[in-house]
Amino acid sequence: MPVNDNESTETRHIKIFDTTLRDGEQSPGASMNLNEKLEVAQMLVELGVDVIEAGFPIASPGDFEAVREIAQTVRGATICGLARCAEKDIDRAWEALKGAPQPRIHVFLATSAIHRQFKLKMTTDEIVERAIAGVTRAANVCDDVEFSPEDAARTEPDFLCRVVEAAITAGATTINIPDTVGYTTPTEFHARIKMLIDRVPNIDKAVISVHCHDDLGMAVANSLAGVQAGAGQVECTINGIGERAGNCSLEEVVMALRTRSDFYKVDTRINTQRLVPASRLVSSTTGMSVQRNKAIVGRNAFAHESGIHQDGMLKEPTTYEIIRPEDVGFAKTDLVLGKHSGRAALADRARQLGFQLTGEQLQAVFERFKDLADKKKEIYDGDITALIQQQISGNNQAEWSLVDYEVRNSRTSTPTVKLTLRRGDEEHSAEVNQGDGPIDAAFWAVEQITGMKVVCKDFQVHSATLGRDAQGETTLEIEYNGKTYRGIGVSTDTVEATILAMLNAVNRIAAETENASEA
Ligand SMILES: CC(=O)SCCNC(=O)CCNC(=O)[C@H](O)C(C)(C)COP(=O)(O)OP(=O)(O)OC[C@H]1O[C@@H](n2cnc3c(N)ncnc32)[C@H](O)[C@@H]1OP(=O)(O)O
Ligand SMILES: CC(C)C(=O)C(=O)O
Ligand SMILES: [Mg+2]
Repeated sequence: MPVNDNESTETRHIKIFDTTLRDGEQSPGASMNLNEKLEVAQMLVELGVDVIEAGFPIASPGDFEAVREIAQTVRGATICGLARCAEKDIDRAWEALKGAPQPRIHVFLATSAIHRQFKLKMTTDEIVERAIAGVTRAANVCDDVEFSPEDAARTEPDFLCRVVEAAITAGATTINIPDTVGYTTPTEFHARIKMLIDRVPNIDKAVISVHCHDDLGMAVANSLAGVQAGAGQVECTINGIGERAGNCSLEEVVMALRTRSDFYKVDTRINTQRLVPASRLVSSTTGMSVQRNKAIVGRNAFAHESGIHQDGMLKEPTTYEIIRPEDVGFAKTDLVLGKHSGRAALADRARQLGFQLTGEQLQAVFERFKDLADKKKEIYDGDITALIQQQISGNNQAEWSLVDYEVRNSRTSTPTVKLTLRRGDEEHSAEVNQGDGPIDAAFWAVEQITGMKVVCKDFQVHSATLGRDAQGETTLEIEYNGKTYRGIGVSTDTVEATILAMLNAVNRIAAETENASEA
């Protein structure tokens, strides 16, 4: 690999294509509801991404609705929908996207020998024909068409050049080169992008994009190698979430390009001060926590523990910091609000944390904030994030809500939970005397009232902040009728947090059942 292909002194612009809402959502357990997707999409606009891949419209009515709603309401970025090389997929994607000021249809078809032989059962000629047909159909309705030869990194070079040339001739304006299974290496991927630039005669009619997965931990390095070779778009996700080991992490690739702009000589439109809020929003929305030592956005990313480092930092921060924490959005202080704060301060803090609340949401969060302020002296970012997250994850439209509960428990007796829930105007109560502890008993009580028998697949309680009076944040995954649902609940009492998390998940099931019966 040459030291740097870009001998020009001009700065090239790299488009950031965010696929948190599509490939990111393919992370097991990371499904988001409509409100959550809208919230993330708004944040992505604020962050300054060029393209938002909002979903895969044919996949489900929920995916279709999310892409449609984002296309109708979110402004300031290209809105993209994914489609297989199939007429019904492309038509459905367009149905969801039309009306957006800058729509993009993203058509994909696998090209590698393994995928051709075992998955698609198609010959090379059939693949080329199908790619041309798909891109042509998309280009007939939409000016902006992206084509991805899936598993391009493992596709025979001659065949890859042939498919790419055909797709551009058919009307593709972006050619995305995916390393679908995270198999390539930086040197190899650089050579592959360079090969396409050198060999495909009409390549200058399209923007080359890279889409790298992290199976060998090289997604960011491979994407950077692609940029170095001439790619003009990087596909990535917040916190690197995505199928299996995930995708190229947006915050890492953006900060690498920016911090080493002396080397890459490129820029992006990203407002880097929104990176930490975006990371927190996606983490709390998907329930996928960020490891402490994660580059750029992890809690320890700018923590200096050892004496020699601290000494250096005190003398001159650049001795040990290549990025200023405030440049990626770490707040200087974590202590924020108290019982005398008003709505304006809360809304402002919410915005800094990455949430754009509607008036109704702000009011609901404010009421819970005041309740919390009566219980807790100091309210931290973690508390506010937890309250907001619970609000936007659907509890505002809850079918079931908590009225009251009472717990009796001791080391020697079976726990008892008396629970009252509200559904519409009616209250429903149950008293159970079973389970391994009060949390288990609370599960039984919710099941008894709602009539939903679920299997708990994952259950975690985190402290939202520090201190004895910290709120407990319960996140859980339950299985119902073969599908997994996520729930989040927050309270200074972990039994209450568990009941709220359970109701959050139950309400997702109820909303989905309602949507399915309406469709
Ligand atoms: C690399 C990626 O990330 S690709 C995106 C992956 N994302 C997802 O799959 C999430 C959403 N997917 C879904 O909801 C479903 O798979 C659906 C709705 C798209 C399709 O569901 P089903 O019709 O039941 O098909 P199923 O998922 O079992 O199999 C996929 C079919 O699509 C075909 N296919 C796969 N990719 C493509 C493509 N790019 N173009 C055309 N056909 C394709 C497969 O060969 C298979 O066809 P077959 O049933 O004739 O063998
Ligand atoms: C749909 C394509 C671009 C994809 O996600 C992949 O190949 O990883
Ligand atoms: Mg992918």
